[in-house]
Amino acid sequence: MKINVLDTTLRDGEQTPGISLTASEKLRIAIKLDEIGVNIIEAGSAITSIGERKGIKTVVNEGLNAEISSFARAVRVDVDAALECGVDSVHLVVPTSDLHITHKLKKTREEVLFQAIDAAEYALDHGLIVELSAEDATRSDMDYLKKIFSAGIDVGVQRICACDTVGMLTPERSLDYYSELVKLGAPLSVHCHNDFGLAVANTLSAIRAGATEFHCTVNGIGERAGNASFEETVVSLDTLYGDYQTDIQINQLYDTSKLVARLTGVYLQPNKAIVGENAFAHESGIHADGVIKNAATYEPITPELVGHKRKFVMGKHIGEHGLKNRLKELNLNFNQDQCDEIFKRVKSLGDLGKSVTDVDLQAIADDVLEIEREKKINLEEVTIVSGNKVIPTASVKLKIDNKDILEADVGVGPVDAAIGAVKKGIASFADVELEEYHVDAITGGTNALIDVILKLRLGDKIISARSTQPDIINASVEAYLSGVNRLLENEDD
Ligand SMILES: CC(=O)SCCNC(=O)CCNC(=O)[C@H](O)C(C)(C)COP(=O)(O)OP(=O)(O)OC[C@H]1O[C@@H](n2cnc3c(N)ncnc32)[C@H](O)[C@@H]1OP(=O)(O)O
Ligand SMILES: CC(=O)C(=O)O
Repeated sequence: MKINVLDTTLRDGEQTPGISLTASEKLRIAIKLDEIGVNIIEAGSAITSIGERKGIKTVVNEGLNAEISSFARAVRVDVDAALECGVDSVHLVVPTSDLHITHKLKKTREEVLFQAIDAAEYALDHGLIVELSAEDATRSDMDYLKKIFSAGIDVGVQRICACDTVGMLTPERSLDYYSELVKLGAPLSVHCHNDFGLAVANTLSAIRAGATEFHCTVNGIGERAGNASFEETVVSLDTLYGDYQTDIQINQLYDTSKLVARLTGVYLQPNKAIVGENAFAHESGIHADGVIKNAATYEPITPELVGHKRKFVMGKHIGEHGLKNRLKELNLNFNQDQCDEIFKRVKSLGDLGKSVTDVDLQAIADDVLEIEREKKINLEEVTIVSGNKVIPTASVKLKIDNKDILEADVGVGPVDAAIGAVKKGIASFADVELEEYHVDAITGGTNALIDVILKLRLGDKIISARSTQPDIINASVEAYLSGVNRLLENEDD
């Protein structure tokens, strides 16, 4: 059965406290959602602000394949704002629980019914597709809910949607609940929130009950605990349930997730299903061994299916098979004694409570294998000017293949400026991207040791590196350069 996807990253996702997307950021996300096959993009809530309307209009003017929708309350002024933006449809939302009707709207059921149908007819008369949506539907009286939906269907709304606004369903209740609404005979959508961590499970149950469209957000962002996650729902339908098809290009899900994380500033916990950094990462020896022999032992889907990558991580839990595999990936030749020594040292580092970066492993291996490496780039000097009245500025002197290189840059802060200056210094031969940057103060107080761990990319090679020093600038530059030097060594191999 064909299932349509309404992505509400740009509306409910943007309601995540602290997120506010500019028009160009909304457009970038909308283009990606369109490219990967989303059927309906809820681009925002037009009544919200001038900037919001600008964002929605920018998305509308792009002429995407997807239907572009705006959220609207059941009031004409919201429909007018949506019309001003030129959207194809409105997600017309009417609260249906007595709790919302009495305490929030301060109206009667009959008044809300009248208001909903008036707004629906108004939108339909102005040429909009209407998805009539019941807010707090799952805490509403079923007879009343059906009455509103039936009245909407009678005046011609194209779709109905029942929202589990505060995530009160269970998968079992969801099955029964949506089965009841399917009987109304109109295309039915499901919109689930994740207050109990059940949004995806409840969405899947609703689809099993006969809902033909689901609402979701990329990375599951949204109000409070968020919405049903786009990637988890789509991949579950594809892999766990055989009978449902979406138009989504699944191999673009990881890229889409990264884009949304970057533009919203809401980064994922590493163990997030499907798109988290650890979704296909293995440290434990037993798992790494299994995966090397046959990846299906510990991976339910391949990382490639969703455009992700497998990685083996070094640390306290490694086993010999995983270590040997990683050393071979680094093109290192070793005998059993040397492998045992590297193994011992990695475990000791892990026992000190440390994660072991790629650069740490290479440094241990070089020491054990007595490999002398000449660093291509050496830091001679770094100077920072920063304060409350100056633009943070950095100059660096690098020795690259015995030639002195001087560069300077400005940044949003001193670390940004220093890394910018180093990047400029190496730009002619290495286009290195800083993929991740984490900083921790190891001890309390302003004299704490600063631990910088970062991840760098050169082409399709990714490396993690760290430096621990009292000074955040020196730690950042040293970690950056140690990673770059290692990436360049591997280039030469
Ligand atoms: C479950 C959801 O996600 S609902 C979507 C939530 N999204 C948003 O709130 C979008 C951003 N919101 C905004 O920009 C503003 O709240 C606006 C522009 C919508 C309204 O702002 P204001 O006029 O200042 O009202 P305020 O937000 O304080 O209160 C909401 C009003 O809308 C009414 N209302 C709420 N939902 C609905 C609805 N679905 N249909 C009709 N009226 C509604 C409330 O009863 C209240 O009306 P009142 O002023 O007569 O008491
Ligand atoms: C409409 C909506 O976002 C909700 O009820 O959760």
